[in-house]
Amino acid sequence: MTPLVTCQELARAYGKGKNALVAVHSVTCELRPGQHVAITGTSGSGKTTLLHLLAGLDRPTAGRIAWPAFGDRPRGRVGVVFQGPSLLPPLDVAENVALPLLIAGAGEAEAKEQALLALAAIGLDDLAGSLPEELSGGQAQRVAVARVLAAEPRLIIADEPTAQLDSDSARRVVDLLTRVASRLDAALVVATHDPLVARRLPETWTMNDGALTC
Ligand SMILES: Nc1ncnc2c1ncn2[C@@H]1O[C@H](COP(=O)(O)OP(=O)(O)OP(=O)(O)O)[C@@H](O)[C@H]1O
Repeated sequence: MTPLVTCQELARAYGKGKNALVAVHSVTCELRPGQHVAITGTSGSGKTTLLHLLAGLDRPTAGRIAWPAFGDRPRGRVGVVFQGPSLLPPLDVAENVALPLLIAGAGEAEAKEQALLALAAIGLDDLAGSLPEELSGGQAQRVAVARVLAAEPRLIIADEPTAQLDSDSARRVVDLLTRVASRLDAALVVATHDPLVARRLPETWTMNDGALTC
């Protein structure tokens, strides 16, 4: 099975010379379709930096990263769920879910239809006409997962997607992420401080001072 991402001795430093801060170093890992991983580690251990590298949103300062299943860059094949609010306030839920499809070049009707299908697939179609301000934190994060589902990525990266949620909403968001990843046969990586969230995923990797233990 072709890996989706491979990393060899990956490093990312911020700044240069003696003021450089090495946020990630010596990371060698790979992710395959269907693999579901939690990344844990203390604050500042490098989780967000590593997720941005895996998503192709940032470039390493040393080492190698490749997306063998996607060609040179993973653009359009990676779905990202961020911590906290990420929906655009003036757009309703369906428009928020459709937006990345429109940006990717889909026609308006096609994007809307795909957005409604994604919302229906995860039981959120009753929220389609709601504005983000009308949603609970948990509902908003589930809509963010619907937005990822609509774009059908092969790699799903979630950076502390449950940080501001109560434990019941957190469980629903993580279960939805794993369901969506399974449906797409995508790899799923979830950075979390919450041991209950990590326990819902079959594999846990740990970041410690920028180094990764798989
Ligand atoms: N843009 C930046 N410029 C300089 N230093 C940065 C930058 N981004 C992150 N860092 C530093 O890199 C280190 C790793 O940060 P990172 O955000 O990756 O950790 P984290 O494990 O995700 O933390 P948290 O759990 O608090 O979100 C920290 O020391 C942080 O201060």
